[in-house]
Amino acid sequence: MQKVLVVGTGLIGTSVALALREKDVAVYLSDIDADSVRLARELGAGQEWTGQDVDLALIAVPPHLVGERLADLQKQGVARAYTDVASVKADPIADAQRLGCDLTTYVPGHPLAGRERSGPAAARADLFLGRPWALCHGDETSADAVELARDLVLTCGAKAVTVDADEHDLAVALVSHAPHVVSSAVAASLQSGDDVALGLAGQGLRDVTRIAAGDPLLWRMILSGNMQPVAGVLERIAADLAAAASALRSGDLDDVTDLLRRGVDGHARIPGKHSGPVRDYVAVQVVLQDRPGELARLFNAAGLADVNIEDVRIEHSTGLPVGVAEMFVRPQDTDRLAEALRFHGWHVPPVAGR
Ligand SMILES: NC(=O)c1ccc[n+]([C@@H]2O[C@H](COP(=O)([O-])OP(=O)(O)OC[C@H]3O[C@@H](n4cnc5c(N)ncnc54)[C@H](O)[C@@H]3O)[C@@H](O)[C@H]2O)c1
Ligand SMILES: O=C(O)C(=O)C[C@]1(C(=O)O)C=C[C@@H](O)C=C1
Repeated sequence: MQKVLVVGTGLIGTSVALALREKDVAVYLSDIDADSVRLARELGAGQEWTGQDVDLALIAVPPHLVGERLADLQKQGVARAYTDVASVKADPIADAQRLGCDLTTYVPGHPLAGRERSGPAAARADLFLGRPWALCHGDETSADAVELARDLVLTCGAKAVTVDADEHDLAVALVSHAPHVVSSAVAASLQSGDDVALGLAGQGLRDVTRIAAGDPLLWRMILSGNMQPVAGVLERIAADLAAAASALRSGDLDDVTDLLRRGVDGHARIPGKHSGPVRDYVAVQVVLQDRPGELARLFNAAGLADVNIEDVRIEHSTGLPVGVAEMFVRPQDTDRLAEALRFHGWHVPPVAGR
């Protein structure tokens, strides 16, 4: 795989492009939105596509547009093989069949990695590291096409998982789509919260609602391609919640305790928590005073220590005079950064896992 075309340079397309560029694959970029291509190009994700032939074309557009993009690209004979990243799989495959696409060169795909933000500015080269990436090809798919798609997945640092398309859609209803709706329901309940309540929000609420910030229009398109399976999971969750509410009303806490215990068991079944980090970077935490110039001072100290900050996250509870900045750096830079920051007077807790 030497040349790849990315169609749709949003969050996922640009993240794939950046990961491929890190491995010196030639990447061509295309999108109906010229600004999106320009930004992706400026981020170093590749060059604008002007009709070059490629080994593999990756279609990273909303699910209901995958079929028509595939038909169009195949008509132009752009690539040896084609894959996509849509969050549902049965519908795009059915669309491809209906539009008369050549299924021998199409490998339907779905990386189980993403963010609650859209567009190329949110893209990250390390988004797919250690993540599962579903490939849902049928018997008709050629070995060459499958090999190219697997090569793409491995080059992005992800793990290819071959799964039937219907089985995939049932699975992601449980592990991705219903959880998204539940997160939205929790976040929606905050609309009626007053400032006192929201001022007391801690990390737990942020963990449960992070994905609720995702683009509602994209999620509408995802859910519309997986309605019955998602409805089934939501009905089971709703029954648990209704039982918990009535147990709380009656003061009999056994049902609630049972739900909490089943929650601990279910949480323990999520793989990956114990199998090492999925990101390359280590987080160095610093307690920050909430005052002007503090972040500039912090970044300056990192710069003086010759440490590149790959990413940064700032957590602070409203109304409190301190916050925590988490700086993500390469593992080999961790000790140097922590030492430099302590030298400049910051409190730096021991770095996790070191
Ligand atoms: N967001 C996630 O966390 C996530 C994770 C895995 C897979 N996906 C899937 O990836 C796909 C893209 O999602 P995203 O989050 O990158 O969205 P995004 O909105 O960031 O990017 C989509 C891009 O597609 C472009 N586009 C739309 N119609 C087009 C067309 N006809 N031709 C060319 N480009 C077109 C848009 O201009 C936009 O730049 C979706 O199918 C989604 O289901 C998303
Ligand atoms: O982590 C996130 O922000 C995501 O939304 C990622 C997530 C997921 O549910 O895991 C969401 C939808 C995609 O189809 C794949 C991955």
